[in-house]
Amino acid sequence: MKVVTGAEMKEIDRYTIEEVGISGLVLMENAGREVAQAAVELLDDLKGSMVIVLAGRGNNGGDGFVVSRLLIEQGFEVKTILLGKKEDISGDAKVNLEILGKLEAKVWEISSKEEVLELKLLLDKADLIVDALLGTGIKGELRGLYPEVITLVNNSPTAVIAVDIPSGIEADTGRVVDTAIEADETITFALPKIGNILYPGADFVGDLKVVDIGIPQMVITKQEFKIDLITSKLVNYLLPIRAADSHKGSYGKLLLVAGSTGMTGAATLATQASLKIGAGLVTLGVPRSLNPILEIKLTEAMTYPLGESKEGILSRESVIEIKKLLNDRDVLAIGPGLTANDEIGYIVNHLLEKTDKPVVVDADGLNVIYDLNILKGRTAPTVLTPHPGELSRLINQPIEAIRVNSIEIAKDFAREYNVILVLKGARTIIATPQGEIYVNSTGNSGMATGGSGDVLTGLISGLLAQGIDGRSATIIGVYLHGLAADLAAEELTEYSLLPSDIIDYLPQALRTVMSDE
Ligand SMILES: NC(=O)C1=CN([C@@H]2O[C@H](COP(=O)(O)OP(=O)(O)OC[C@H]3O[C@@H](n4cnc5c(N)ncnc54)[C@H](O)[C@@H]3O)[C@@H](O)[C@H]2O)[C@@H](O)CC1
Ligand SMILES: [K+]
Repeated sequence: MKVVTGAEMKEIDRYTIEEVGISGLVLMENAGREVAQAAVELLDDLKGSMVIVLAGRGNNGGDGFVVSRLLIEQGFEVKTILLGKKEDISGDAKVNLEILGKLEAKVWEISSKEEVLELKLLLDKADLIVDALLGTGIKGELRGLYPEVITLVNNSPTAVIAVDIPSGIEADTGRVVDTAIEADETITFALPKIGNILYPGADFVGDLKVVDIGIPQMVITKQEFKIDLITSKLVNYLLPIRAADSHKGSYGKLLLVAGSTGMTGAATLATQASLKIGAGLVTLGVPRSLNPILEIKLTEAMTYPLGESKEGILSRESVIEIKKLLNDRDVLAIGPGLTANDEIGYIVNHLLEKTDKPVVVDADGLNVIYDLNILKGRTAPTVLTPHPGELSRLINQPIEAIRVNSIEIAKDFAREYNVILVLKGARTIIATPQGEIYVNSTGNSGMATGGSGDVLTGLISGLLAQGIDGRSATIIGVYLHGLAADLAAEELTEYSLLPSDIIDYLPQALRTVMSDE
């Protein structure tokens, strides 16, 4: 499913209205009807319930006026509050405001702090608040009385439905401009906005419902949006069918280079995950002195003892053995638990330059890439899986800049360096060299435990080993990683979720996806 910026949505609306000829009033009516219906459901159709519609001065407010009218018609007690003056309203919103007037439905104007304070009692007493203050048209810091009203709504115990996007969230980024409405439910029109999906915005949205307001499918497919939300259906579509007459050679050979003293767990988790996702043959290359431990920890994988500089850390010379092993392997994954020093740096950079096979680089592997330019000339896919801290080191920019502008930064990086970037976070973002962006929709806070990333590396490299292309392997890997964690957390809670549980719940995640056609 596509995810759009405010500007992209505006263009869809414009095209529908101007080029197709469906009037803005029709779209507004449909939008209002969907919200009104959600309100009725939330109120259990209890006629006489009191609903406060908070309307802003733009078209989001216009949707609110439609909601008011439709709820009044259905027998609810509705109070419509306009944050501003009636004479400030124009266009389709004005038409709907005037309709309310003709139907003798009162609209209260609020334009002073005193009036805002009077609102408190009403908000607390109501059964539902409809937030139609600000939609995709929000620009810059909140002005006027918006911060006060939003705070009042958030301090009231009354349930809130947000129209299109909770007011105060920047539609293009998910940034909370100042403060934002904490909604119980958000009804968004035609397509989710980025601000509904990315954090911190996503925290304010509550249950997100994407509803049809009559924008023709053709208008949506015509647009060249670059951002997709990863859904179960997409993953189902990308997952290849396993042939009945296959053998272990059909599912590829993976070489994982991971682990050092104190970090055999990272190597174990990555290896187990790659096997559990279906890689045919997995070899784990580890510092020699750790080999006996990993022989015990791992049953299905082969292990290979590599040269060490000191006990439990790979030596620069081990790169020769790694290259030999790689001759007979399809994919290399390198990084988990390696420790970051010059010798590891030599190995990682040398392999990135000299190997023409798909490579996944994670963790310490990322911390030792000295010159990103070596990635530009690689012919096979390169997948980098940093969290914001690792990306910040790679591109020499503050973490905060990455958090605020994650999509643009990921997109530029993937294009410039010819990599598939997996920027890990509460909403993991995948950026491809072609400029596509995929935003993940699964996962939970229980994954914020050391070792989760190692599992992801194993999943992505295990999928690549099976011959799945780089873009699909990362999409499938990222989604299943989060979904397995979600399923695990349902039983184990987010507190007790361990990375190894993600591996244990992978079959359930796969089954869930495979049954969603
Ligand atoms: N024809 C269309 O374009 C449709 C639009 N729809 C609705 O219209 C919304 C977009 O409408 P608009 O583009 O009019 O924009 P909004 O209604 O989201 O906001 C614009 C209004 O908010 C004020 N404002 C903006 N930033 C502010 C800030 N930081 N502090 C205080 N006030 C601020 C502006 O002065 C303006 O009055 C969508 O979210 C959706 O709800 C739907 O009705 C469907 C059709
Ligand atoms: K809103």
